[in-house]
Amino acid sequence: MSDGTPAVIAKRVDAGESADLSEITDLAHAAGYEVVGELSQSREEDAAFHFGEGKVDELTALVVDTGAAAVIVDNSLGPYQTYNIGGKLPEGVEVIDRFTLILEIFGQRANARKAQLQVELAELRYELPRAEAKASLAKRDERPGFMGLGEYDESREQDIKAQISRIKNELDSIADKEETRREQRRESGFDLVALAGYTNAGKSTLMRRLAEDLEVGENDDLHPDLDPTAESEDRLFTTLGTTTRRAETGTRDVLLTDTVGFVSDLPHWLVESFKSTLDSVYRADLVLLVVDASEPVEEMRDKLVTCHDTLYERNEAPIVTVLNKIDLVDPDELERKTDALRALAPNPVVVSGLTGENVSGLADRIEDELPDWREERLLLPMSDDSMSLVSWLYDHGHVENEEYDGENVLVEFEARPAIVEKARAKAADVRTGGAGAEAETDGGRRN
Ligand SMILES: Nc1nc2c(ncn2[C@@H]2O[C@H](COP(=O)(O)OP(=O)(O)OP(=O)(O)O)[C@@H](O)[C@H]2O)c(=O)[nH]1
Ligand SMILES: [Mg+2]
Repeated sequence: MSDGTPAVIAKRVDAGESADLSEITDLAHAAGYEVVGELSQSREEDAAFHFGEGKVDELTALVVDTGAAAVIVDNSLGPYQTYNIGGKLPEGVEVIDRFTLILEIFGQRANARKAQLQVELAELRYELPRAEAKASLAKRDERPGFMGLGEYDESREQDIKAQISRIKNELDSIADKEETRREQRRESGFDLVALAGYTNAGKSTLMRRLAEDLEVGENDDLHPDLDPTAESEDRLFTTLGTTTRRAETGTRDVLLTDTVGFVSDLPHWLVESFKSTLDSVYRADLVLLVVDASEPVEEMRDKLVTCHDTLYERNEAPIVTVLNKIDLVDPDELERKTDALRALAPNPVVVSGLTGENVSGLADRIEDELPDWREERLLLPMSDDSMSLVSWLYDHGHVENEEYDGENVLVEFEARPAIVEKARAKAADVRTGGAGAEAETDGGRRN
């Protein structure tokens, strides 16, 4: 992006390492900045300035030279470090660290109420220790007007804490509603499949491709909350909220959810703020972990590790790794990469969301990996109640056979175990409701 706010990017890595500025450059573009200069330093962290003080002088000169309005630091800065660096820069030049930058992007993309609350929560969690630092400075009366935020207000910390708990409550109640909705969807016979992965891996592109190949949208009116669009763009964090679409993989009805991308080095409180968004991944029946296979293998490895770390704590679903963008990789190279990553990504599916190559293979794999349905047969008396149970079975599972002999109907179907249990209970009700009617159940045993 050009014509954005001019910014200088800066990064410190430990002594002996070399700084890679590519991701922070992409993040800066995503937030609408134009990068007009860059600087890096390999040394241990300085308590006062984060960088060495001489490096900050160099940074100041670069800012003056380029007319930058902001300095974006690809590290986590403490409140005092932010203040000290800011003190050296020309008046009005903003100091932004990696997390404030990511929050800025999220803030710009947050349209839905939930996303807005999540961003607000993360901002408050970021601000809290800074307000505390400001309070302790003000008490010592050392630096009036610390960080240009005006006079210290006794109640600010309490205020932040109260807001944090109010927002958490609201987010919790949204999360409860979403959990209820997931359960309703499961009860209607849907399998929930989530697309997860590093930002820009191609999740949204695959979502559209799978949905298209799998004839989405026939029954949109059943689920009015389904969103028809999932944007793709070569930009980090294109997707912020979650988007769910319907797909069919043969016998199974799948609801695919596209979600926010992962990024490395996020502090715990930031991930925590987005936890209900990630719940659609953690609570899925299957997770497709999308990886950009066109990147160097070391980068793929780092990003996979970040994804596994993010998933590790709470994920309950089996994971299938999907190596995407194979249109950009020649077959030998792809084989080498697959071999090198075998420990982290066993038995991956290789696809191109862009060209559609092997998307049908991915659909087959989804069908294979979803938790098994059970086969069941019910013998029901001919009655209105039985007929409505049969149509319920069509809605919630896959009916394979239906036979009538005048008095009874034999229905053979497959469904998730919870649905089979419900069907048995309903059959029992039909039996007690009808005169001496019998409901035969014989589990998965069939001849
Ligand atoms: N060459 C190639 N490009 C792809 C492929 N899949 C996606 N892309 C491109 O990669 C970029 C990112 O794709 P998205 O689908 O937006 O990625 P995402 O994972 O949803 O990204 P975020 O929502 O930002 O986390 C876009 O420019 C896509 O056109 C692919 O198979 N091949
Ligand atoms: Mg996306």
